[in-house]
Amino acid sequence: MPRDPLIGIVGKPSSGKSTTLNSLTDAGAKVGAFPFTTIDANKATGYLQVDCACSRYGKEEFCKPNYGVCKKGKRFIPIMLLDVAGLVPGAHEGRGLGNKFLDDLRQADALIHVVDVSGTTDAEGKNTRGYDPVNDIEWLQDEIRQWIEGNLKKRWGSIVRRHTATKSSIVDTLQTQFGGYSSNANLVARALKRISKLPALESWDDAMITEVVKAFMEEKFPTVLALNKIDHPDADKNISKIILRYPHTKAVLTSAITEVLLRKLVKQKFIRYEEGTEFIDTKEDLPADEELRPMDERLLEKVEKIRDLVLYRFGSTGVVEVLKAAAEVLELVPVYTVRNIHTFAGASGSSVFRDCVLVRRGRTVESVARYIMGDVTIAAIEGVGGMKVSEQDTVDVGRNDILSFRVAPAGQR
Ligand SMILES: Nc1nc2c(ncn2[C@@H]2O[C@H](COP(=O)(O)OP(=O)(O)OP(=O)(O)O)[C@@H](O)[C@H]2O)c(=O)[nH]1
Repeated sequence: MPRDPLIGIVGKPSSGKSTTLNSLTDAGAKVGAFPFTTIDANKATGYLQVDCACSRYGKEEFCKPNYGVCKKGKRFIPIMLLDVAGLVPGAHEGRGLGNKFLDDLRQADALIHVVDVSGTTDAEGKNTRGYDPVNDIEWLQDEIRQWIEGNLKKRWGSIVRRHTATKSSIVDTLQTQFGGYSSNANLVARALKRISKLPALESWDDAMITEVVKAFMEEKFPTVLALNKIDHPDADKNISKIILRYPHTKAVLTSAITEVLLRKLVKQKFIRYEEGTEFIDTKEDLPADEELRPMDERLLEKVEKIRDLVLYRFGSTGVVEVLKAAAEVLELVPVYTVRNIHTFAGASGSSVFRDCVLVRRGRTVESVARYIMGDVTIAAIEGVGGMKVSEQDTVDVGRNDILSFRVAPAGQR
């Protein structure tokens, strides 16, 4: 059964993790109850922005999610975020919060690596000038790799003996070792497929183990780079450098501090701002708006600067995009479950598309049902138009993403 996806926010001290997390989890701007059963101190709820199914059917005004919100067809779906603080070079040997950080990381399904592209903080987060942030991408990946590799090598002798004695497959043997990172046999198999001509496990040398661990990391911790502090004058050259160096890694340009400031100004009623866009309106832009308050000269100047330095140059603060990018690397698809497949209403009332879950593209409809309802027997599944959907059909955006399940009465299970 799939579990709730979890996105870890990692990065060196002072790269802007907390600021990014604050801007993603700003519950003040969102309403709606809390969907997750347990939440630890280091977890927070972020909101993933998607085009809601209600906008496909012109039902925006009736859309009332049970969790999160929907504003004019833009839905904010709750998603769990994990704050992974305390990572410094040498963490795998116990430096900083070291192993605590790495243990937290086990549960994450994808990572957002917040990189300070202003070059004003060194590897440990101390103030400096001209630091090359490419280093941060390298050492962070290296720390994770050495941690996993260290755990594996400690037991390598007995792993090989057991593998030979039990005549296990490589996938089974590795899954036994990687189970602690909340992986599964499919994930391990996908990782091993990345390696051409995989030799028998008994003959793996150190270099081969490193290659396997790297392949495992690509599957287990797909990573999005949040190139943060783009508002800083030194950011441009570092951004180009990173993008040239890592052309295949998803990178999003962010100014987390700008997003936090904009949301504060919204709360104080100084501006109207549509999250994820370049648009802000002030009292000067909308004189007829009675709720908006006028700003003094200093604040107006600040808003102008934000427009010029961030919004007009980059199109947005990037914060909404970074979460979308993380959901994309995980191939998450919003699936809506409704009671009435013709009106899309729930059990009571006229509101539509009340329930929505995020699941990986390509999952079967049956596994989605189990994820939502647990171990029940399903009598029938309907898709849009009342079409019968098979349990083995898979979900994707626009395909089997609106479903109605009929559960068999207890006596028929
Ligand atoms: N210029 C600029 N500064 C930023 C931005 N985001 C964060 N900062 C500043 O960077 C400093 C560190 O930000 P934090 O969010 O506390 O960084 P952190 O990674 O959580 O740091 P630790 O708690 O030490 O791990 C603070 O002074 C922030 O105001 C940004 O987008 N632009």
